[in-house]
Amino acid sequence: MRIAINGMGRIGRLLFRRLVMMPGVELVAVNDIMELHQLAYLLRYDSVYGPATFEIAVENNELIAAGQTIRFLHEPAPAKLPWKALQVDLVLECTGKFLTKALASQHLEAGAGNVILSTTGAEDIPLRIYGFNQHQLNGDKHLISPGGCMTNCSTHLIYLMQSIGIESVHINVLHSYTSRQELVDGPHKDLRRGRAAAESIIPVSVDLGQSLERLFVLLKGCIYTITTRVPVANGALANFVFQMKEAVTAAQVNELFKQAAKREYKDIIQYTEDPLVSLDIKGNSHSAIIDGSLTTVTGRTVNLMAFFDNEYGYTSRVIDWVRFVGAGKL
Ligand SMILES: NC(=O)c1ccc[n+]([C@@H]2O[C@H](COP(=O)([O-])OP(=O)(O)OC[C@H]3O[C@@H](n4cnc5c(N)ncnc54)[C@H](O)[C@@H]3O)[C@@H](O)[C@H]2O)c1
Repeated sequence: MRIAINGMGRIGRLLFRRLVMMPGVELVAVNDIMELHQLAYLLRYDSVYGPATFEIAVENNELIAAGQTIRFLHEPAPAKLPWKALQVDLVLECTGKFLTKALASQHLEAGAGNVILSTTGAEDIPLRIYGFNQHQLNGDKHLISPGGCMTNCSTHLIYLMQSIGIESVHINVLHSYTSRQELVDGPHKDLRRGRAAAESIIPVSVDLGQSLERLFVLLKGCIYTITTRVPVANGALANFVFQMKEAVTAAQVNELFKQAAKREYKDIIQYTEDPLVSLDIKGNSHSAIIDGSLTTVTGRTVNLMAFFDNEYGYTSRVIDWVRFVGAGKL
């Protein structure tokens, strides 16, 4: 399968590192508004995951990595990208900029076979969470959103808790800072995102609640979300407070996740009672690592905690999608 990545930031570069090593994948081209020498440097050295395990060279406006030659494009407008000439089967849209159907479809108009975003995107793009509803494809099946990292962490947990009976859920995701915040104080339309990211605990609003309500229509008006950005470069810990229809025990809740992690969700959910901290889950491919030692219950209120690597865990689901498309299932 011939793949191109648009947007070589945190997510795009991690996908690059992983896809060049993946059998059956030909990484044909990458596109970014940064310069090629900057991209080559950022691919070689990564402050979270360390240096690349293979050489990355630049020759004739191309990247040479792990035995593959990858064309570098420097084009801000997706409509002008040469996807037709390069016979691209799948574009991974990782800029975070082209999030409506009209904007993301420009890749299809430029000749790409399929487009997968790296976040939720607008409501006119179907939202499909791997391992939950990836088979429910209708309409625009060549353009899909696989959700964001927080949506992927939350979906399976809510689904499983729904099997016992939920009235409502409050979610607070403690999340590492991202490029959508400032490093030192500066102006930002979301004022708190303009405050020095490594200096404060910073509550920000995100579209997690709306995304989850699209997936769980029966819980509309019953899902409340916030994310709190914390001064680490990677990693997240989601705190779910479920109001259940009936009283449950912590042991009952933990057993539900222990079994799910062993069986149908084994690649997506992990269950542990080890005393983890966020650094311990760096490079973990699961979307949710339930820490059963932190599960507490008071009457009908359940407090559940799940770690995830917002970059590695998330790109693992995008790679599941790459395999899904490669198998001709999209
Ligand atoms: N970082 C995370 O933890 C994470 C996890 C899951 C999903 N996401 C989502 O993935 C998307 C990207 O996030 P990120 O953290 O990698 O961001 P980033 O800022 O690190 O990367 C974005 C990249 O896109 C490039 N870019 C911007 N405009 C462009 C254009 N017109 N054409 C080509 N390239 C362009 C930038 O130069 C940059 O390299 C966002 O929608 C984000 O919400 C991020």
